[in-house]
Amino acid sequence: MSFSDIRTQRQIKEARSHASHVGSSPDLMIEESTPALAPLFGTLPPSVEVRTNQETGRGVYAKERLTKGGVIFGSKPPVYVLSTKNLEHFCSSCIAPAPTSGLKRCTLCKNLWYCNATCQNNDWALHKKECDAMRRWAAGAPSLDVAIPAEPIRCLGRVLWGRRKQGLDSVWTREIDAMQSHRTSLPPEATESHTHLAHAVIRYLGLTAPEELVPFGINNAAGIVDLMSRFATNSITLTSAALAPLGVCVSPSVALINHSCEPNAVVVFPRSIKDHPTQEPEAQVIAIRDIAPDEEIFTSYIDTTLPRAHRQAALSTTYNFACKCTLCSKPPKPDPREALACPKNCGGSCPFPSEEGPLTRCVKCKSAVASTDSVLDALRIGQEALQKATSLQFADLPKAQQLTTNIIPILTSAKALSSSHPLLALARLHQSLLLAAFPPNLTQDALDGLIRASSASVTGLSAVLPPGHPARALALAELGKLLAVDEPAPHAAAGSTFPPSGPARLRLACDTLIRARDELAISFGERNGGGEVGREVREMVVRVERELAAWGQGIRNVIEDTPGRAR
Ligand SMILES: C[S@@+](CC[C@H](N)C(=O)[O-])C[C@H]1O[C@@H](n2cnc3c(N)ncnc32)[C@H](O)[C@@H]1O
Repeated sequence: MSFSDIRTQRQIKEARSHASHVGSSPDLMIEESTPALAPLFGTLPPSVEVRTNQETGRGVYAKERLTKGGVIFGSKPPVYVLSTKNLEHFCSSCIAPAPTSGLKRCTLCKNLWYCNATCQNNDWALHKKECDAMRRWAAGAPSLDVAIPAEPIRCLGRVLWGRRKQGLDSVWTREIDAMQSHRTSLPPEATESHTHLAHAVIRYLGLTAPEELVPFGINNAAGIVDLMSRFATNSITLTSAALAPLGVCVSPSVALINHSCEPNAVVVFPRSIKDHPTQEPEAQVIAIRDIAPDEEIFTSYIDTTLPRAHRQAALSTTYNFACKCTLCSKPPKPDPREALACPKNCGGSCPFPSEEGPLTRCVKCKSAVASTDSVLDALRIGQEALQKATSLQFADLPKAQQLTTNIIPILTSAKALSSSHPLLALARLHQSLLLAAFPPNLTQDALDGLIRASSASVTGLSAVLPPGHPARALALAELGKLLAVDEPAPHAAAGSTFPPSGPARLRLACDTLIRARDELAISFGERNGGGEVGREVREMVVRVERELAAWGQGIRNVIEDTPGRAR
């Protein structure tokens, strides 16, 4: 298997910025007869129902047993937009990546691209108004880099045109209006950012004053703040089948689901509707463990590999609530997100020290950590480096890589667990930076380094995420694929070296890919065969098993051909 076979999130992101179709494709003319808007709401199946409780508002509950890996429900979001940097690289209608033959561009605004005229026609009902608005916006833009409005503005534009088109009494509008708003309890910063966004949306729609929003069913200032707050609280990231963020969408049925830091379900876009691409992008809610009747279905709104304080801050800022899930109210002691390995290596771990409580001991053998000051320093420097490297990752890749390369050993020598924060986040970033900077002429050292980085991410993620969590399943798939790459210069077997070489490496690749295949089938749905990535991994398993069989046969042949071999 060659390195070019490896498709990872990072590469997909990179591929987007190097796609060659732009400019080489013919522009699309709009056909006059356009179909009416398709029915937009995914109806909930009889296996679940909406119930309301005082503390969390509406939520979705299982009415019958739902099995792990089962698709609880799926629906095409009524409103979705690509982020600006993805517009040229994905179809704005079905969100498929550009084929090798290229995408075709809207001749009028020249901003949106489609697979073909069918996709363009399917999008026209919403793009028609958007097309005018985008041209008007570009004409008034002070510079080229702001000639296309940011995705929240475009998404809200589509919500408002959709309301008018579907009717203010339609199910479409009523479902959007029923989504949770936090208007009455917004912190001042949120009110300020909502006000800015509202002004931009009004300008984008070609209106001169908020009063002109009345035909869109927004009758006063409270209505505008409600709309912005609903968008902030309920919009979700539109992702690729490999979880690469592509844009933003609003799906009132998915938005009914409440949050837990220990979710029993996930929202993914597995891209499994091969026969009906017009139904893509489909958001699917998938059970990642068995769910009993009457149990509430929870997804996670945030990265649950983060420690409690970070999760609580993110949930409070964006979603306006304090999470009381089991992980938040009764965290494990110690939490692997915030722990060091035992100083005596007994196999136990110690909670991170803090400024207020610098003394920490191994929970198993009670050995005390001696130099807690240096641990606190390492954690502080690690957090700063993570922020800096994250912000530099696209603008200055070598600098970002230098930061992760220097900081990870400091945290490891402070004995931070691979699942702890910020080490796990740095390891994941480091892996993606290495991949982005991969030399065209693959060396054994570079490949082995990347495999070690990928393995560190898998170890960390496996300690904090349950089997079948999409982030964990995708990390396993990446590791398996890297292990399956042909070695440029295999080294002689040397006991405990990682990664191994030769057949041992291939065997490890096979085992890892099989684990990935099984976990992907949970996270991206069994009936979807684990989605696009699952399909790719299944094909790889077959190829690696074939290669392993060929190795075995080769060895048998050598043995049989050896002169003097005992019969
Ligand atoms: C996407 S909506 C979920 C559906 C919402 N409960 C409703 O009634 O429409 C997100 C909002 O639901 C509430 N919520 C979600 N999960 C919660 C939780 N675990 N605890 C308390 N409130 C929660 C918060 O108000 C949050 O801003």
